[in-house]
Amino acid sequence: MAKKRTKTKKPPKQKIKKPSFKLSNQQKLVFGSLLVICGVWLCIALVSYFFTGEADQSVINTFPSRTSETRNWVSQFGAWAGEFFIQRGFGIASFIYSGLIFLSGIYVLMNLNKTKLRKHWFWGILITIWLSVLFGFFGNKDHILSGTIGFEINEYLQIYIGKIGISLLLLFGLITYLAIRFRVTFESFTNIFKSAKKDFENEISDLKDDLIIPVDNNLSEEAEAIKSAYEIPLQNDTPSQKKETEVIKDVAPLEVKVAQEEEKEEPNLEIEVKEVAEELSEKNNLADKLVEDFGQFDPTLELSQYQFPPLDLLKKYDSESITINQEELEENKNKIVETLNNYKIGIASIKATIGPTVTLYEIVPEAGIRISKIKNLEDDIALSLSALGIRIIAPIPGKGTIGIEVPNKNSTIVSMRSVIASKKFQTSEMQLPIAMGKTISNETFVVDLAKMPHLLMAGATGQGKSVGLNAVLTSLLYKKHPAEVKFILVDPKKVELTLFNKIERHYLAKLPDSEDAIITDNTKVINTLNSLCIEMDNRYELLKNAMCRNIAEYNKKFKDRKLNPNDGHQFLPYIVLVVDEFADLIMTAGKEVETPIARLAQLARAIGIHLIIATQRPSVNVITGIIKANFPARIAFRVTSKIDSRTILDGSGADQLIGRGDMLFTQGNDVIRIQCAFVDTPEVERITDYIGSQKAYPDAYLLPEYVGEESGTGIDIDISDRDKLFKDAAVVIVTAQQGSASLLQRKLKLGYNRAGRLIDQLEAAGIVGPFEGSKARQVLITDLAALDQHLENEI
Ligand SMILES: Nc1ncnc2c1ncn2[C@@H]1O[C@H](COP(=O)(O)OP(=O)(O)OP(=O)(O)O)[C@@H](O)[C@H]1O
Repeated sequence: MAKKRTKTKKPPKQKIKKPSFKLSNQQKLVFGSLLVICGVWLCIALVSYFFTGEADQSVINTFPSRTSETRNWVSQFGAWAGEFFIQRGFGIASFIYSGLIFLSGIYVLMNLNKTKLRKHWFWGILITIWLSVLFGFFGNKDHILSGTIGFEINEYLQIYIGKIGISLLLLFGLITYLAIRFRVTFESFTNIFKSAKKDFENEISDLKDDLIIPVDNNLSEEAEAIKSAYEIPLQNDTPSQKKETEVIKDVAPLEVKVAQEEEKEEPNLEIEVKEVAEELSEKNNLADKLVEDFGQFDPTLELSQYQFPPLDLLKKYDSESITINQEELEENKNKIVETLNNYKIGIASIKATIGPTVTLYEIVPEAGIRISKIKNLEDDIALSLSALGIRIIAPIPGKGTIGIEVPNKNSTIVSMRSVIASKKFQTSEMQLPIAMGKTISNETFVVDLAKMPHLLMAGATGQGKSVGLNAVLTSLLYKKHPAEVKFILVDPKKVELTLFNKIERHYLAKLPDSEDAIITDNTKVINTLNSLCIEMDNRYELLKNAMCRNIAEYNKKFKDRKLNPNDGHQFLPYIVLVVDEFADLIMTAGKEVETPIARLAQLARAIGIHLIIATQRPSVNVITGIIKANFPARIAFRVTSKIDSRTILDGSGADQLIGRGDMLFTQGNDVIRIQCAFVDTPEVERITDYIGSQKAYPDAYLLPEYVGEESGTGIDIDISDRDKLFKDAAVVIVTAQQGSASLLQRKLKLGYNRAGRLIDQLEAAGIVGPFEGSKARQVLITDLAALDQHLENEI
């Protein structure tokens, strides 16, 4: 029996959080002052080198030596630093380095923004090179101005582009620097030129004025014209008034000057336009500046020390690698060929792909064989192979073959550890990646929950649903920071998800007044679902105000500091609602649960709320049409009947599975067979313990308050206690003939709580009817006249 072991992939390194070099305040003081001192020391050494460098030349070669004496003001090290930076380095431009070191010290001491410092260093280094090349260009033999580097670069460039080339290159460097660093544009050049021209002309005209006073003939043509205009009334003047005229004559050129100036104001107009443009971009600039100063907003900052659970917490199984049983393969192949031959179906070729629990035999039938014929023989083939769980895929989508899946005699466990460690999962860029298990070709199957966008899971008892749910949750725990995702767990069986209680303050969301984050009581589920609907509405409002289409865009904008937290904006974590035993919930709460679930399923995809619903009984009264329509992604573990399989998958197949995590996954079109990753309770316990022992948020993520049905009636009956906006609210509701709190929120610009209270008061006053689930309340008053009458009668 030839046994061959397939290669097991080396688990890639566990994703470790980047080490953060955060210094304590004391360390900052020490490190910062060290840098400041180094900067000053280097500056002294460099200055001294200009006076003592030549004398110290002989000592530099013996450095470091106790016996040698140097004249540098900061001794041997100073002499060496001078030689290194000035002579062998960048020449006089090396002073920039001492400045940069000094500046770095100041930045560390004053805890200033490091991105700016990085910029200073970047530009500092470039300027040093540019200056040393510039000095090298003008050349000096002892390299004291350009340093060896500047000199050598010059020498090198001269060979290839010559002196003219270097000077043009230097000019280009200068222009680039001015353009990027000081945002100088071509217009600013022309503006400078224009204003210089204007000044020059002003000077000239001033000069002219000086000349005009004594000599009238020097006036320009325009000035002449204006001057003559002034002269018209003066033409008939008597000689006695001549003196006055002369005074006016003197004033006339001044008038001309003003007129000339007004004409030349035009360039100033351009400048005004520019100012407007700058103002418009100010808002974006503010966001850019904030990002520049403080960096992008980091949602994980509050739990910046949070460590993701290491891989070691997950169990390694011995029987993980697939073994190929040649005998079994041969036997199955013969049986398939034989059975098909019995029905006169010839086979052109057959190929086997061995998966963890199932082997796929891909058959290419001979030409002229009808596919439906093979499909109809499913049961006969299963019988002759005497195996449970045979599934026939005719044809395999995308391939011209027919697939027959036959369970392996010895199945291998797909450990959670192997799928989490897979490169596919570790490097996935998905928003909510889930490592579900391994496909038939032994590839790790990773899907994005955010794309699904909701998941329906069904399977008979004991077939692997709870393990599947745990696999989903574990995947997210290994990939998402507590700031990025929150779970709402509904567990009517009370035992399946209790372990997640330990991570309540890290990963769970709950209603403000509830004690336990994991919901086991069906009445609380209704409140939570309705509260989630409010959260959805609130999130849509935020997205609308931020002009974003989905949560990813919104969060990106928020991280880029383009949204103001003072306007209610905040980083939105994904919310994953997990409901185990959905059938139980539907049986006890019916429509009250179905309606908010359907609403969430229809609308919540864009705002990052995703639902995972698991049920033992996938019958049509549990998975209704509305729910089915909104849950395109489905997972079917083994079910007991073909009808159940049809309900969950819209086709048969789930009844043919072998159980123990063998599942079918569909996202609308293809059905993929997967062996679900196995994660045992002790593993989940280790993970939750690990996370739970770390620093947490003060409380679980709080969902919006939901004013339930029971709290609606009988409150605020006292007329004097009514809200100031009671009358306005009544008018809004009666005019619109729609008793909803969200209408009041919109029309009167109120928060949800106040709108809810107003609705309660309107109910108590008999203006709107009682709470009707997610439907708007009935309005009991038909028009405004009747409302006035109603309110008058109250008093
Ligand atoms: N992926 C898997 N790989 C191997 N074994 C599995 C896998 N999934 C489930 N099993 C086996 O099946 C058993 C039952 O699984 P699980 O508890 O998930 O069933 P269930 O569908 O949730 O049942 P119930 O609905 O009664 O809670 C597990 O204890 C385990 O031994």
